Amino acid sequence: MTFTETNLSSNKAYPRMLNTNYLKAALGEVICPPPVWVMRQAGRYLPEFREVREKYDFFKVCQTPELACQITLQPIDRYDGLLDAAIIFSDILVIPQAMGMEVQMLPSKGPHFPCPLISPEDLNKLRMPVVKDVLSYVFEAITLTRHRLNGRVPLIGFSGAPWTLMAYMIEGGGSKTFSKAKAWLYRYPSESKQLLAKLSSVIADYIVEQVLAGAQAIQLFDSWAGELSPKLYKEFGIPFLEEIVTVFRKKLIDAQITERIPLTLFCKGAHSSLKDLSDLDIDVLGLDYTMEAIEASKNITKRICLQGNLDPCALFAETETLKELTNENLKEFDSVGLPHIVNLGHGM
Ligand SMILES: Cc1c2[nH]c(c1CCC(=O)O)Cc1[nH]c(c(CCC(=O)O)c1C)Cc1[nH]c(c(CCC(=O)O)c1C)Cc1[nH]c(c(CCC(=O)O)c1C)C2
Repeated sequence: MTFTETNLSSNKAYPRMLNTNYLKAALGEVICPPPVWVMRQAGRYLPEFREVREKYDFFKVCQTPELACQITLQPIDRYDGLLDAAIIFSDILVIPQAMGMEVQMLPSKGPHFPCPLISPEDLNKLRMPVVKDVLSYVFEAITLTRHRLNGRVPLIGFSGAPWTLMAYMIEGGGSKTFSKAKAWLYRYPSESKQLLAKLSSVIADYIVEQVLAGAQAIQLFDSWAGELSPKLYKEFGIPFLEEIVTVFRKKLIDAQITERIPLTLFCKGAHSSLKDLSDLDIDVLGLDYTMEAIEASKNITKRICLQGNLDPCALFAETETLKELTNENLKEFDSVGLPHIVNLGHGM
């Protein structure tokens, strides 16, 4: 389905969209200059973010719609007119929390699960939440933010992908090797699939509810895709992404959402899987900073939008160098001829 102004503004309850460049590119139009947003654009590099975080715990912010909305708007206000999309402030780890796991955000250490999953018996402790109720704070934050954006830019919702969430739930936090989570895939393949299937079902409901709450696009983050061999990712990554995408599309139709909601997959390090990922019913493929647009375009099987992929560490370069690197990046994507959304190749 082609994108028109009318189908986006058909929901009379929300302000009229003033900038639809992100949505147009995501749905297949080459936009010149291409739209821009930045993964982790609301985060610690912003003094106004750190000010809020001094007063409140990380998950308290996620759980308070007024604060989550305020932080989502910070980069949009600061870089007025320069960003073409907002992403709702939250975290991928709200899903393990919703399934009953405790998650803390430790200062300068990152996420920590006091009781990670150790053996398959621990799966019995996980609950299948009524997503609409348990994660209602996210949906409220989305609706509030959609109104407060006042049509300036579209609002992106997001979720972690099943493998990446499974990795955190077993490792108990960040990891260099992911050896505990990968050990599950080799030792307990069928229980691993049970866990991945449970996660997929919760994630599908979660992203549908985000759209019903006002999110205009969705991105799935599979940040640790590249930790798996291509064979493991084919078995434990892609089928669950496929399941999520299929259920997402079906549930939106059932909910009478007739406009195409752009879906982005950002599967960091999944070089060998770009073909399989592009086969899914998605609109945008996020490229990380180790991928090349030209190479990626040779692998994909249909015309989709590419997003990315400047190295976040390039931001440490002198301004002139950064300008050159950005121009090179734009030229490379331009030469491919596919729609492009400018972004970093991982979070800021
Ligand atoms: C700003 C922030 C977030 N999460 C964390 C922080 C820093 C925490 C702080 O203030 O102390 C902790 C926070 N949460 C997580 C981490 C990574 C931990 C690790 O090293 O494994 C940290 C430091 C887990 C997480 N969380 C997220 C991912 C996927 C993207 C990626 O790969 O970077 C991952 C892996 C997604 C995420 N996380 C966040 C967003 C919000 C919006 C935006 O992008 O502006 C998003 C989309 C917000």
